[in-house]
Amino acid sequence: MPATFVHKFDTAVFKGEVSVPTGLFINGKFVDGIKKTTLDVVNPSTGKVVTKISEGTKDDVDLAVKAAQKAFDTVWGLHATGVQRSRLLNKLADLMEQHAEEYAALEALDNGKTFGWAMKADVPNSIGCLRYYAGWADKIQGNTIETSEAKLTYTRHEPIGVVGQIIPWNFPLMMVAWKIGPALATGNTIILKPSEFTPLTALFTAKLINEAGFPPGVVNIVNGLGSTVGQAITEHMDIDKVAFTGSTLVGRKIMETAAKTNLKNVTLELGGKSPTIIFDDADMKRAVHWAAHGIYFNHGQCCCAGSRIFVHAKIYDEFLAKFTEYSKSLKVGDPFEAESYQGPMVSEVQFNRIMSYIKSGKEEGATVHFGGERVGSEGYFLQPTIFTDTKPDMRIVREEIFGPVGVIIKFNDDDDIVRLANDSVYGLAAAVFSQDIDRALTTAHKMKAGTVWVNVANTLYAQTPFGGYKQSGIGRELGEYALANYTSVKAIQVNLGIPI
Ligand SMILES: NC(=O)C1=CN([C@@H]2O[C@H](COP(=O)(O)OP(=O)(O)OC[C@H]3O[C@@H](n4cnc5c(N)ncnc54)[C@H](O)[C@@H]3O)[C@@H](O)[C@H]2O)C=CC1
Ligand code: BAL
Repeated sequence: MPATFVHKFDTAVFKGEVSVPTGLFINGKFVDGIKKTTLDVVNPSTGKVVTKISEGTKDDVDLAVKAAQKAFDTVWGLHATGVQRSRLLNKLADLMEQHAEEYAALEALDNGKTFGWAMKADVPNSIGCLRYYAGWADKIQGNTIETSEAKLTYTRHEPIGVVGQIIPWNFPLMMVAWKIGPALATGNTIILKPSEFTPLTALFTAKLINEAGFPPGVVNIVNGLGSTVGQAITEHMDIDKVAFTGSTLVGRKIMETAAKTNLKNVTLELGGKSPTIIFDDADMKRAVHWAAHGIYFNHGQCCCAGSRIFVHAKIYDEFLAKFTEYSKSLKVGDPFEAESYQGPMVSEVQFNRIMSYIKSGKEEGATVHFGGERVGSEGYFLQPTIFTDTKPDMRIVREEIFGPVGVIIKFNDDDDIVRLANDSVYGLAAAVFSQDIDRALTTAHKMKAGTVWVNVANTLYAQTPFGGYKQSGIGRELGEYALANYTSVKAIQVNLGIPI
């Protein structure tokens, strides 16, 4: 019988006790993994272990797939109406709303994001996402298609079946909602693997999934490592689809494994190196605020972070001075303090990865304009960091850093900026700042990116599709577009008297 993690928060912004089951969630029950091993959960503010969770293996994935298949064949899939699915999703969203502060506290403890931002962004976005897909659940429908008077042809949008969902650590709860929302609305059953770095809010959600009344086996959660549980999901012959968010490296592996096994349907939401373009006619205050939000939101641990900031030569000096002042005003510190803008990086591995990029920037001859240093001696805190004097082939300009580290680059003309901004293997997002709507939209249309923000940056809505061009991914999450990821289209052709 797996333990329950009980944590008493006594902080400036939240006081209360939160209990999280630490087992695997299979067929509606919290169970130990077959091997009975555990994984440590580390608080990135201290580097100390706060609890342990059960670790799954390939055999646990098998059990979860069996439960999910049974639920699909008996109580979910084509056996639950859209109205029933909608009601359950809304019930789950209601329960999450009742536990909003507990969720934010767990995210701050487990991921290091601030309680304040989790309350403002992660938690409401996740709840909103479930409500949005609850709204779709009874509107999944095909078309009738005209061919001839002697024929009736129509399509059905059927659930795919058992789907695997592998999620990362940067938005632990939001990624649960983005994944399970459309999958459940369309009638699929799920094997979800949270990141081994941030499992707590997914497991808390499992508890609420039972409370909401979802039938056992509809959602299964198998904690574990990517190389074991993630790999087992990807190669499983009875999983019909895998949706992945994470690194481009692993995304590539997932496609390869899917191709070598049952050719399961794959959607990928991967990395980015998104440009923020600031023209000389931009509203300076807005540009500074949103460019900073673009690179620093969630500590820069965003796939769509605006990590390459291009500024027109005419306003470069003014922008740099104001951006520097703004950046230095952002407080790095305890995620449970109301004044903190940025908490620690998620893990020691991620902290070291970011520090190695800072080192490479220095070695390759870029200037650290500000930041670049660890903050404090405990945990994984890091200063917001900006490099200038970069060259296009430097690693800090080309590779995803996934931390609060950006480059500011001067440009001279509109044609050249389109080339520079698109000069990346990634194409997840871009932001354009100009008060001239023609200039802004002409540039937006030329961006090779799945999202282009105009005079704003790094905002995400459940209603708006999100995904990448080029090596930033395959498919779109969110919005109506995500429904297609989880449905198979069946054409039914009926003979109404075709002459023979
Ligand atoms: N697009 C995004 O939102 C994210 C991008 N990243 C990028 O990835 C870099 C590395 O971060 P990681 O945590 O190492 O990301 P990752 O891609 O290794 O991990 C993401 C998820 O994939 C799983 N995974 C790992 N190897 C797997 C495999 N062989 N088969 C199936 N699943 C597997 C992990 O356990 C985790 O649940 C970051 O520095 C960042 O550049 C990381 C997290 C989110
Ligand atoms: N992967 C979800 C959105 C983000 O990382 O920015």
